[in-house]
Amino acid sequence: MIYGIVLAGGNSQRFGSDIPKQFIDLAGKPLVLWSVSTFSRVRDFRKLIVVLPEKWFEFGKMTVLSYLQDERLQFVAGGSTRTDSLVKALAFVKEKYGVKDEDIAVTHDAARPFVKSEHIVSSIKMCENSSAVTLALPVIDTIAICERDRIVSLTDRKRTFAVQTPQTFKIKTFLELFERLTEEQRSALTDATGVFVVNDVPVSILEGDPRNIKVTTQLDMVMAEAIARSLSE
Ligand SMILES: C[C@](O)(CO)[C@H](O)COP(=O)(O)O
Repeated sequence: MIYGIVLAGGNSQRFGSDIPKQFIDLAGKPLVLWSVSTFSRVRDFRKLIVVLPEKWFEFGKMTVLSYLQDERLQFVAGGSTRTDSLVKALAFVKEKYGVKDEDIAVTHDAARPFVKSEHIVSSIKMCENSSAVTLALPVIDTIAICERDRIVSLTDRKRTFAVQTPQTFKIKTFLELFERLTEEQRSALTDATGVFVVNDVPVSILEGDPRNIKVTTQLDMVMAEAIARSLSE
């Protein structure tokens, strides 16, 4: 079985709005609806789980349901971090449907509105022969590792990638590997692939898309509006 999980549980601290950014309008519909609608076009999913902030749970649920009718939709209240929210969604799947070795989750940031259904489908295909798959793009800037405002080293740009979502993986493997992590390792995670990397389990890369931006700041929303306009031209 394949489950789609859209992570919309953040509280938009870096965006700095009263209402979480996933509910703010982007070119005619709330930001969260862009990715949830794309996931909804993929028929491979048994269920489509949207993780919402606990404080905005009813509002978020009504927002999604007022734009989209899909009998596969399920809603889960998120935790205080991205990792907590992801683990809560996977625990929900395990408890409600059970998890077999081959079951797959396709996880995605609601903050990335321009995910393509082709990427979702390709990542599912790749994951049949891999424990985990992520979209990623080679970086175009030079990336520095810094300590106390000083550069201590530079990464090898030819081997440095910017990681995007969807991130697709075998649910059972993720949960087993997550169990092995220390609290410190868990709190350092910023994405799902970290669970595999820390445990030395290879993660396959699927070439990402420069338009698959993450709306984190107000400026990103301006860029997202421009991308949305270019897509409708
Ligand atoms: C998963 C991610 O999109 C990969 O680049 C990113 O780490 C998410 O970060 P956020 O802090 O949850 O926006």
